[in-house]
Amino acid sequence: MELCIENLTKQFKDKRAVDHASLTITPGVWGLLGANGAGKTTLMRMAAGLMTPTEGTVKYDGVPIDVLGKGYRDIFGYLPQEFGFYPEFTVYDYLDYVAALKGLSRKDAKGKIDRLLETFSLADVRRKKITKLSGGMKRRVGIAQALLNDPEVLILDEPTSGLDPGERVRFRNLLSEFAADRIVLISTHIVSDVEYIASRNAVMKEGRIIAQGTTDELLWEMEGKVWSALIEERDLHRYEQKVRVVSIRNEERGAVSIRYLADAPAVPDSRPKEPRLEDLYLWLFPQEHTGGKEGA
Ligand SMILES: Nc1ncnc2c1ncn2[C@@H]1O[C@H](COP(=O)(O)OP(=O)(O)OP(=O)(O)O)[C@@H](O)[C@H]1O
Repeated sequence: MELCIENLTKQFKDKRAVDHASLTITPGVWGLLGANGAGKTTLMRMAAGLMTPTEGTVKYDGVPIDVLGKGYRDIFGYLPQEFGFYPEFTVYDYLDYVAALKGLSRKDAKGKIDRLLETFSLADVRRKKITKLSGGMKRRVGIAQALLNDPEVLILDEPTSGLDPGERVRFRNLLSEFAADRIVLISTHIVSDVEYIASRNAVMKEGRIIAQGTTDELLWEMEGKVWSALIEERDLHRYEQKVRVVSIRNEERGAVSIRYLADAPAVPDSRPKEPRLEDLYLWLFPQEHTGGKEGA
């Protein structure tokens, strides 16, 4: 089982959203990381067969997906980033409708919907109109509809946005189980989600895949670049000009402990830290860097 993205390019008038991207996606969860506008959604839409590439092909087990046609649609599930619901549908009716579109028999649909409602803690709201649900619940309905046909290839664009921490953990566990013998590609801005779920990752920047590998392989690149140090709060601004501070924690007596990224220690008494995927992300996408007040 293999989804092969070969030299994929999408040109929108004067904007090249995806630029000769190649990636071979094998069973397991793959995280697709990248800043806003990196081209993730465009790549995913082409991989889902919903957008025609300007150049390049997507092949499933060696066969181009446009040749597979309906055969491909039958084995994939897709959760778009902007998920449009039919406002008048209840949760159950909506899932029933999608099941019919996906060609499930009524009997199979009922069993499957009941199981998914349980899995995503939606059983209590099955008769509620989707418009009346919270953002996190809507997201869960979106994920449930993508799973209705038990897809071999599951493509999820920002599935965890709007989920609370408990939902996020349940979702991760479910996905890890589900992905044992399937292909799952997820894009997310929540780097820690990818770190926990994904067995492999691909990083996109300006339409290109600039790195790929297991989390450990990617983190190799950050070895020797992540440091922590204790500084006086009044020196913080000065250091922020010098190094990329990724988190700050207030300590006692006007001291702050900082975690920062640099090729070599740049603050006295710095200690090396174990790199995390978020460090790599902030290294590759410095414009995303917030210097958030979290554990240093
Ligand atoms: N239909 C379109 N017409 C013109 N430009 C587009 C179109 N769709 C996307 N783009 C541009 O292509 C680039 C990549 O967009 P895309 O939505 O794929 O990025 P993304 O990585 O998914 O970003 P985000 O995380 O913000 O969703 C952006 O600069 C976007 O403005």
